[in-house]
Amino acid sequence: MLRITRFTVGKLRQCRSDGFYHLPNRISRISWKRQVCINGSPEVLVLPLYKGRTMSQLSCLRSGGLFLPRFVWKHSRHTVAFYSTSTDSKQTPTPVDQQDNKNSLRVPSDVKKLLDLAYPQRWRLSAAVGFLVISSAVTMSAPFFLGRVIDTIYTSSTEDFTSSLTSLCIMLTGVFLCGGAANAARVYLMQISGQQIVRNLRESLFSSILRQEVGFFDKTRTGELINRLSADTAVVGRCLTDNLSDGLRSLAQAGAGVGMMLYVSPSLAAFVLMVVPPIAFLAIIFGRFLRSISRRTQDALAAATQLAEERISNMRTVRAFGKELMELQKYAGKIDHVFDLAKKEAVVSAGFYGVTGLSGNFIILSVLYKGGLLMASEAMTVGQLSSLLMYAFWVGISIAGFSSFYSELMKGLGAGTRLWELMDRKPEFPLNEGLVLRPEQFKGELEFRNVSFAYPTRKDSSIFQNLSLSVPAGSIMAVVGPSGSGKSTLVSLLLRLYDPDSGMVTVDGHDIRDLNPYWLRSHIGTVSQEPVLFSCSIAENIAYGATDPSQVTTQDIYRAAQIANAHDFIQDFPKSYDTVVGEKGVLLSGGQKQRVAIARALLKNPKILLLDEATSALDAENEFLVQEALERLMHGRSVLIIAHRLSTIQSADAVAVLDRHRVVETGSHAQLLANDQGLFRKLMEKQAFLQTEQKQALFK
Ligand SMILES: Nc1ncnc2c1ncn2[C@@H]1O[C@H](COP(=O)(O)OP(=O)(O)OP(=O)(O)O)[C@@H](O)[C@H]1O
Repeated sequence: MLRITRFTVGKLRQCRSDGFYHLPNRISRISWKRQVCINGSPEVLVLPLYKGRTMSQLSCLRSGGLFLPRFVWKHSRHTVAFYSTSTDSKQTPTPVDQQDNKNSLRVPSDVKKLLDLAYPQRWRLSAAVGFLVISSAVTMSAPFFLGRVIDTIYTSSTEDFTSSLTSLCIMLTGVFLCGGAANAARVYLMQISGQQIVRNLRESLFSSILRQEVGFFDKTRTGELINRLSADTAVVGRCLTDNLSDGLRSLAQAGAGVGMMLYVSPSLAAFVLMVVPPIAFLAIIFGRFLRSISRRTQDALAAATQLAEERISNMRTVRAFGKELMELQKYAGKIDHVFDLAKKEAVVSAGFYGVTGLSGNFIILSVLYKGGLLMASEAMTVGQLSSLLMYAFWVGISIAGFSSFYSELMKGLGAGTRLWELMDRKPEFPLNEGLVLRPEQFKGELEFRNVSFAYPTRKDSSIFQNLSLSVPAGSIMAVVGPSGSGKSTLVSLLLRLYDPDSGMVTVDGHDIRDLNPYWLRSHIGTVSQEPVLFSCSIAENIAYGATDPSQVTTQDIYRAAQIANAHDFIQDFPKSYDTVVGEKGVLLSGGQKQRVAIARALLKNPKILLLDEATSALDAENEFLVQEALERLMHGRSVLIIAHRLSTIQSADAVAVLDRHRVVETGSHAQLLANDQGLFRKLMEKQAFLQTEQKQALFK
């Protein structure tokens, strides 16, 4: 056990910020004290995570998930990481879509979660509350002193009137200036802390989304997640920023107002306070309603966002089918639902605000009535009545302010419930835990052993039953089979996007469930049938393949593009490598996208390659260029290629034919072709027949 003092938090903050970081695997022991442990691997030192400092990171670390680099510092040989000792069991593995509406049961824990979010900002918030106390004290002392001024005006003799009035007014001016400054400081500190909380909330939520297994994304709609990330966090943020600040001020002022009223006239204050119980009762009912309607509104908004997001991102299809009007009507239907909920909320809110506003006015009226009677019996001076009237006025305003705080808080809790569900969801697969093979152990031999599998969303429809297939290290295995036979599913299982229901997938004899998925994926390159590029420059898209894109040089990118036969077409673009490719690479042709994707995979330099050959016909030149690039990419690696072209099948070391949930034939191209009754022969004959027909049609 080492004791270190030189790794300060300040130093840790200087760390690089280029994406997620590889977590240490086996943590031997961690202490909350400033001690470190060596976790089996001599390069990794682990520091305890300071309680509270990084609440948002805690949640992602608990499940061994993505490690945000802000808390990782590379120091010559060592990677220093903050890590939590917590073995928190609060994480509920309930899928988001199975959670039901249990608002009323969860209020205390939800409020606690809101407070947990605010915990890292406790010093700023404490300072803000300090300033709040000062500014409220000033505001609330004003009526008292103004009452004194009025009594001075009424009772002072002429000679000392001017000097008393002047000194009182000068003193009050000073007090008001202090109050103004304290108020400004309160607003500033509250706003900054609130925004920091929202920022942390968004980061935590995004981190939680990124950690979920692929099966989760099969079940959960993208629009729903986007809505949570943008709209729900905004609602929770609003509840924690201006609202919290105004709410605390209203609460403090109402409390101080009532206190001062009790001080000036206890009997009158008791009379006025009779209004509180009915308002509190009303507020509880209103709060419950608001929480539930807020949740329903956010759900309805998510459905509308989902529809809009899907249609806008597939605008070409909508346009090609001329469905703009139909889509507009569908969207209008969704937002009508949001509007209906808003109408219900408006009716109930109108009633609540009406009653709280009325009660404020009743307080003033009752002070005037009761105070008038007390003045008539000379039990109260005109100055005291004036003070009480001003306090009553403040209390009235504070009740209105507090009602609005309360309603925003309830809405925030309603939206927050949706966020906690997602943030607490424990992914079914770990992201960064498990065995890492040493370079000399890692050969790249792949094997499917008696694998049975059905997709989690369609458990009753089996894709594989006792499928076995092996790819020797450094060889090329082409997989062919009818459409829907499960060729792409093989790739998904090798990437461990899903786990088999029985049997196992192995790499160098190790079940991939024992291997660290993050490590495994860093050694697998994929080029899919329709590669997806990101909406950034071509250079950035190619660099995305590297483990550390910030370390990639322009020369590395050029070299990868040259090998992938992409350099020439990229240079023909006016902005060359800085050309932005549009959403999903829509501004490039199919063949160009494929070659950029091949360059991206080349930069990764993986041991294992999983390729899904494009089925869409490329023109002869493009096909040649892509084929040539693929051959260069495959050289010296273990390759599983879903083959559609005869040339690929011929050049593979072995071919596997998939059909009826298993591999029905394996062998070299020549061996399989020699089997007259085999499926491979039939598939090839069919393809040859189709190709001959196409050629004949071309020359007619
Ligand atoms: N995420 C998913 N969830 C549920 N079912 C899926 C999923 N992906 C694919 N399937 C189903 O699994 C079966 C196998 O699909 P897969 O894409 O592996 O076939 P394939 O042989 O690659 O087909 P093709 O040659 O047409 O690309 C299909 O019936 C498909 O509908």
